[in-house]
Amino acid sequence: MTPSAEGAEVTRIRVGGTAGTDPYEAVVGRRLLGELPRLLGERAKRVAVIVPQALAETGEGLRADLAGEGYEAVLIQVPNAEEAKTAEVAAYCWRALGQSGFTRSDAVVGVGGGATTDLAGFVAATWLRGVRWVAVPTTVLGMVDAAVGGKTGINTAEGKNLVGAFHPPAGVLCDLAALDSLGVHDYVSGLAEVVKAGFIADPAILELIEADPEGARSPAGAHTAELVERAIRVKAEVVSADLKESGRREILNYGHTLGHAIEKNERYTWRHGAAVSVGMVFAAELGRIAGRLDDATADRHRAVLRALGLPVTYRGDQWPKLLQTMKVDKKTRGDVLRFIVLDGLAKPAVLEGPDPAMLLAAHAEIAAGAEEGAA
Ligand SMILES: NC(=O)c1ccc[n+]([C@@H]2O[C@H](COP(=O)([O-])OP(=O)(O)OC[C@H]3O[C@@H](n4cnc5c(N)ncnc54)[C@H](O)[C@@H]3O)[C@@H](O)[C@H]2O)c1
Ligand SMILES: O=C(O)C(=O)C[C@@H](O)[C@H](O)[C@H](O)COP(=O)(O)O
Ligand SMILES: [Zn+2]
Repeated sequence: MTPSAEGAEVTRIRVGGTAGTDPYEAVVGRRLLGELPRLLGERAKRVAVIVPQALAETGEGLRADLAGEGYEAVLIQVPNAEEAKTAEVAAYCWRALGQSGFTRSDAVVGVGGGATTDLAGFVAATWLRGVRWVAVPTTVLGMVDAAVGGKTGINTAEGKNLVGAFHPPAGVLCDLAALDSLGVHDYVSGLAEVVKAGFIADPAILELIEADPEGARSPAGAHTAELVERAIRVKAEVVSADLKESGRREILNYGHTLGHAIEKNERYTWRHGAAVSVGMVFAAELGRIAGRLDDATADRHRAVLRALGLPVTYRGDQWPKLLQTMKVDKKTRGDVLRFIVLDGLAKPAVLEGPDPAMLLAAHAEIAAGAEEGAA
């Protein structure tokens, strides 16, 4: 723990700094906004604060603070959740930057959940071919996953995150106080990525959740900071080793091949974490059917996700559409579908071109009891 700019105790997790990338910090704690000016860069004159409607007041407060410190600060309000991750909304942001005379030394600040920071990072990556940006995630998912690692992007009609860029932020400020206003549905959906970090790399996360699932469902839980920090450390280690996903980073896609297909199939009305929850159960079944994952670890997926209140099943009649969408997953090579599976707890690996019968059998396991599924 070290003190923040405002004197509060914070945890600083280093990200990047390998293979020629600039290192930055994910800072976890409270009262962190004093860190912002340092992260905006010495030459920044203009700052664009991108926020979703739900955080309009927070965004305006931040804009006014920055204006008080001498920046030309503009507020760019965007729709909530996935509705912000479109080419139209990105174009709206580009227009706002253009109209305020935004130059290469100016900076973008994305304040919000993963959808907002994905969009804000993408706008920063593309404006003048790349300007500085800072992520201020306000959801569990944003803190533990989306804001860290530099994957930015938007969706297209054909699927999830199909347009984007790797553009790491200058810093990530995770103020745990932001989580207090998050609805339980959004809070819990973010825990799916925390569970993912547990299965692919840090089983202590699973033990903390299993010991007190009810506590884990609330920001007031005894282990909130530890769960957030552990999951960030997993992500930081992986993206520091492989920023552009030439290998190891693919493990962060555990549960996402089916998860992204479900999100698209549900027209993005399911939260990302809820879809990834079902996707992880599917991936665990695939691993088990392929003879790679033991029964106990496969069963543990359903148990821990269910204990948190996350969905573990999906409508059985949708399989042909899901399969079609999975064919354009970013891990697919040519016609060969590729899945992240586990060879054991914390032993992620790639399963290339599974037999269609195997996929169907894994699907049957998540389709059973689909009437229980909910986003
Ligand atoms: N770039 C990456 O590496 C990465 C990693 C994981 C997920 N993602 C992306 O993140 C997105 C999901 O993010 P999410 O789960 O944070 O959802 P989200 O960004 O859609 O936020 C959920 C809802 O909560 C609102 N909200 C945000 N913070 C709030 C707060 N503190 N109080 C009250 N309301 C608040 C939002 O406006 C939205 O309506 C998906 O688009 C997913 O693809 C990206
Ligand atoms: O950071 C990564 O790499 C991930 O895969 C993390 C995922 O949780 C995240 O949802 C990511 O946006 C998925 O990336 P995509 O390349 O499959 O769109
Ligand atoms: Zn994800």
